[in-house]
Amino acid sequence: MCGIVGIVGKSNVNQALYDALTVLQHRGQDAAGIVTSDQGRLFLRKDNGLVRDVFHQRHMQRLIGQMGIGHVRYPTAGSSSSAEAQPFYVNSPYGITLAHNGNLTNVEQLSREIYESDLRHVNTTSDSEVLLNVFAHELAVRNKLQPTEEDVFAAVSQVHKRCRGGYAVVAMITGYGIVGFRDPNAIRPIVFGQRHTDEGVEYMIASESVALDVLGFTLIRDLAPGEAVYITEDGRLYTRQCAESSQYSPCIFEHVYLARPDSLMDGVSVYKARLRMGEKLADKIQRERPDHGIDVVIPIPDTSRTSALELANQLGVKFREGFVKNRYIGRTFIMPGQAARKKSVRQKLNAIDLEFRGKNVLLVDDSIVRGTTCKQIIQMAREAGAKKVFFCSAAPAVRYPNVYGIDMPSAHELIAHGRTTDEVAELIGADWLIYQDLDDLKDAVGGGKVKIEHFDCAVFDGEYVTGDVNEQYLDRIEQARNDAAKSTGQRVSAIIDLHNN
Ligand SMILES: O=P(O)(O)OC[C@H]1O[C@H](OP(=O)(O)OP(=O)(O)O)[C@H](O)[C@@H]1O
Ligand SMILES: NC(=O)CC[C@H](N)C(=O)O
Ligand SMILES: [Mg+2]
Repeated sequence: MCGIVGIVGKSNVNQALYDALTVLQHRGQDAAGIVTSDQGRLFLRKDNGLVRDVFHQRHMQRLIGQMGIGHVRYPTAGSSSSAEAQPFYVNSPYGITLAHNGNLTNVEQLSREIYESDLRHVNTTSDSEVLLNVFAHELAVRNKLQPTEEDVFAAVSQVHKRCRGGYAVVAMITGYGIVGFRDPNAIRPIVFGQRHTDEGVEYMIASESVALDVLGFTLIRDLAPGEAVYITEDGRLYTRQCAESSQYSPCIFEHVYLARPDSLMDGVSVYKARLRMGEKLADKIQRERPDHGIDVVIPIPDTSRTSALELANQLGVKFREGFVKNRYIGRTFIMPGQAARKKSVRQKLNAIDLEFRGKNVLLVDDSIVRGTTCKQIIQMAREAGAKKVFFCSAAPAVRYPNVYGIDMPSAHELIAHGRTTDEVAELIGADWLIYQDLDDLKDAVGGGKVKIEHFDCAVFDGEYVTGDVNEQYLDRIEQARNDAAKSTGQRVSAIIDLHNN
């Protein structure tokens, strides 16, 4: 779940891209990049680090041009080398740069095809560079000196035929325009919007609507599954359905954890979806533990706040902020490596003893994945003097790996994999534990004003919407990407790219 953005503006877009990336920072903390285009030339800056660390004044001054794209990265394929920061670049045809959120599931086959049939070289282990080369090849075979929207859409259609997995993409064709497209299952999110200026209309494509809001753009809509939007450098906008068949199956985990609550995703307010998660969870507590004896409901900041608040309201129990979050520590779940994640929980959260002393507390989190957070938090609650510590998760048990752009490649690293709820409760040290039911989660997200029938819920039910993920594939990515493999096997890929200092 990286963050992507593309802007076709009427004046330099560097600052707007930077600002949009800071708003999307919660989607990726490992690397950031921006590329702009001015009179047929490209200007790039990308590196490992947070947005504020990657771009200094000298970089910003060099990023000139009225259109550009940007990326914040949370690696889910390849390595975390700075060579795999995005956007990626190929010089032919036209000079194309691309930023990708998601993960391809047939990258090995594509890599072979790219070299053996398309005669293209890929220099990193990133699936996004492969995706860029597929798109570039399909545009090149149109053999046009000046590509039209028809050529761009035809190339996207071919990408849909060749690529499997989850992908929301922005790509810039130097001198021509920016295209955004979404995989035929709409697994990863992407929206577009516009802003009126004295010089004319400007367009933005972004992972989440919150980036549009903050920069004064109004949301036009989400891209449909398989759809593409193409905005020419001079500001003409075209959209086209590029997939032969498509099914709306957005990733439900976006609503649980990944997205910001102030985003509208596929027409659904993430905030409202989280409130409904809290409501449903309260109903389940009342059903299963009618004599719960809870004195106080305490959220684990940040993401669970919204659902915990509504849960407390619905239960009629006091809601208290028992943990204070250090605002200078980022999200722990998306940090690379278990050691960093574990250390950060303690640095990030501290208990206010008086909210715990002598009380039966219900701790609420949005999800339990590896169990890193809840284990430590429960211990902190006990050290602060809690009588009993109950635990609730606004999402069901995470039991299966994610292969579409969330870095959960290894089932064995998931605390609930192969365990019952009671076993997990014991392992994390809770007096009891309640998980949300999957049907309730689906209803919380897809049962509001805007109805969504189908979701990618693979991490909860093991059903992979692209239909190409089997045991063998899961075994392979587990071997390649478990925490131990990542810490020993980092291949350093050299950067062959645009000037980047
Ligand atoms: O079981 P785990 O493997 O610990 O993962 C789940 C936890 O990680 C996330 O928090 P994170 O600190 O990333 O971000 P937040 O501040 O947005 O809640 C999530 O909100 C849970 O608290
Ligand atoms: N989280 C993502 O969307 C990652 C994009 C891409 N697969 C990468 O690893 O860079
Ligand atoms: Mg959290």
